[in-house]
Amino acid sequence: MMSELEEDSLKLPVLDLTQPDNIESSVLSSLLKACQEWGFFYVTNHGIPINLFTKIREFSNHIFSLGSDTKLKLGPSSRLKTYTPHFIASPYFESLRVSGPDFFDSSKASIDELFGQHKPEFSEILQEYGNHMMKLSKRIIEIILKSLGTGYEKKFLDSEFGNCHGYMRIVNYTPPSNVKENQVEGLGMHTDMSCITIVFQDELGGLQMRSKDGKWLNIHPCKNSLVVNIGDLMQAWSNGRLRSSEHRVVLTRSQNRFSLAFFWCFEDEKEVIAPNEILGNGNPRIYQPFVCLKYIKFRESNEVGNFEKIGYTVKDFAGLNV
Ligand SMILES: O=C(O)CCC(=O)C(=O)O
Ligand SMILES: [Fe+2]
Repeated sequence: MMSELEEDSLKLPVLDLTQPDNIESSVLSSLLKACQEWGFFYVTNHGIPINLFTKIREFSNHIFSLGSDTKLKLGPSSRLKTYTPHFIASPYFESLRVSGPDFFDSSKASIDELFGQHKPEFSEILQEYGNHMMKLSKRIIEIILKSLGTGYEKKFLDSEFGNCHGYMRIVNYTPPSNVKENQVEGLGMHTDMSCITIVFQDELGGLQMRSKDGKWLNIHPCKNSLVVNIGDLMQAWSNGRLRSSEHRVVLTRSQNRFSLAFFWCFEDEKEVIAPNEILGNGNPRIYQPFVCLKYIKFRESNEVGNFEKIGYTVKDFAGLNV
């Protein structure tokens, strides 16, 4: 079953995972269309317990309300480097990164450093969320592969995506108090370095994607649904058939905004190259094959490219002029 949410000209499909093994072909084709045109869609009945979001949000309030000296123990010049302070991505953005596959250990290291003591209840929640996200990412990629061609999920899911890993970013946006008169960017325009990204945004909304003709369109919060977007790695792997869209976050109210983004990525050493079947007969390659880590380094080597003004995407890195 697939419904569509309409907004100006933006019609994003909602992928219902009630029966993930039995997806109708009309659903696959509207999903594929959305991935080609917008690079965004929603997923619902994804099986993630709602109370996990609530608990992670509590955790987020807890850590981000700590003093900045404490948070900077995890900052860019610390050993762990899991905290991104204000003024890197934007003046209103700060985040904490938790990496898989051992989300428990990764979060424990940060929490121990912040609080000087164990808080296993938080690490357990983050581990549970990470496990859910790893499974969900794989299911979604399986369905996207199916939409690209009959049997492609059998052919490519394990062989190409079998070693994917994931990490999450817990984000706290704190807009200035005059935001109402003057809408501000909480996170500037960028594309994601992932295969796919799965985002929970709170009820305030503010996520926007850029259409092919350059218009900013709202990705509304949609109850019980998560937002999925195609990242640069998938755009390159599909030879541009799937779109990694530019997006950003705008803050329109003087309220904190919470989001939780999960990035599912190829392993560092993977060579990203579109298989011949994906390329299709007679189509030129529009990306040079590249090693995943080299692209990540390219983005990270540039403070701006990391959070990414446009001009620092996979097109600039590996695009071929054809
Ligand atoms: O905060 C959001 O809603 C999206 C964040 C995002 O695009 C990102 O972290 O890459
Ligand atoms: Fe993003």
